[in-house]
Amino acid sequence: MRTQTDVDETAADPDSDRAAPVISIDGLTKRYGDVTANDDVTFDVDAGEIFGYLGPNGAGKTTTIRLLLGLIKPTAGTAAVLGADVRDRRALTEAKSKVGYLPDSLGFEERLTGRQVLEYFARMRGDERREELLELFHPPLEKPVETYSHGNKRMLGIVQAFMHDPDLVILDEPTSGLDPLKQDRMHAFLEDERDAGKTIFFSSHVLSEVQRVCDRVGIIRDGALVALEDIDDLLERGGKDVRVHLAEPIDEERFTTPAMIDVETVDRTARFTYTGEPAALLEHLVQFDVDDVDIGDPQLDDIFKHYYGNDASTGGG
Ligand SMILES: Nc1ncnc2c1ncn2[C@@H]1O[C@H](COP(=O)(O)OP(=O)(O)OP(=O)(O)O)[C@@H](O)[C@H]1O
Repeated sequence: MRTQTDVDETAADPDSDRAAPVISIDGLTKRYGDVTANDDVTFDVDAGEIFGYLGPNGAGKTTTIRLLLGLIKPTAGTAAVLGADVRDRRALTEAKSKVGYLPDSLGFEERLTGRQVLEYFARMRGDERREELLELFHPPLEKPVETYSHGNKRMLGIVQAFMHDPDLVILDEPTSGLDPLKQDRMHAFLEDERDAGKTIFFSSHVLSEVQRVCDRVGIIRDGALVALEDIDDLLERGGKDVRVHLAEPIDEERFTTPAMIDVETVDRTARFTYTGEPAALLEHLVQFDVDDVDIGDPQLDDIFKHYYGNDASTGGG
């Protein structure tokens, strides 16, 4: 069971000099012919945070990850991972011994059993946390990987990514294919790792999981970073999710104010995102015969729609 109090002290200590970012991305650009898969992307990921890299399919998330790991070369700009410039092959190779990576599709030789796959990675990088991880995530180790479900492949990949106890773990859509129970276990595990001082960079198109588990989020659209914020700030700026039930049918023209966006009314009920001051909303509502009001935090999905408009093709989890 994790608690809020056992946060890593080196990451939280205000007296220590600000630690160098674990990932530093500077003007990173990757073009494939006419497609700009990453377009002048710049941001840092700090030690001890869970950073969510969010965007719909094709936005450019995997491209950034592959650039960070030196699997492809930038067209322009650069990035550093644990201090190693991704263009410096030798430095990056050394840094990568402290990096775990869960790719979007696993490049395992599928005829091998799960155990043989883990043995292979153990010989390359070590496996001091293997048993501990297998208590949490249990792929059927004796079976060939080609017989695995998508979820079992993910679990094998997660064990592989963490078993050498890396400082930074880069996860490409880590929970896709996991059932809800295993997703929960994965989220709790990531939070524990963060609290123990690990840095987690994880890409997702599932807004609800980013909202639940990440400290900060970068939102990428068509290769460009369109937002970079603390989750809490993003939710706060997103206004409030409000439902109002009146005793009478709603006259939308009279009811709606400029601070209400995405207003939907059905008979006596209105739902909208409120971007103004709560006191002003209450003052406005006293003009009506109100049966019930429900004011809550907005879903990241709703905020996301403001970035993506009607093209938002992402799922809510
Ligand atoms: N090797 C490649 N050659 C040509 N185009 C590519 C290549 N790799 C990626 N792209 C294009 O770059 C863009 C970004 O792709 P990328 O895989 O980075 O997106 P993504 O956000 O990770 O999406 P997904 O979740 O679907 O993997 C897409 O338009 C994709 O078609």
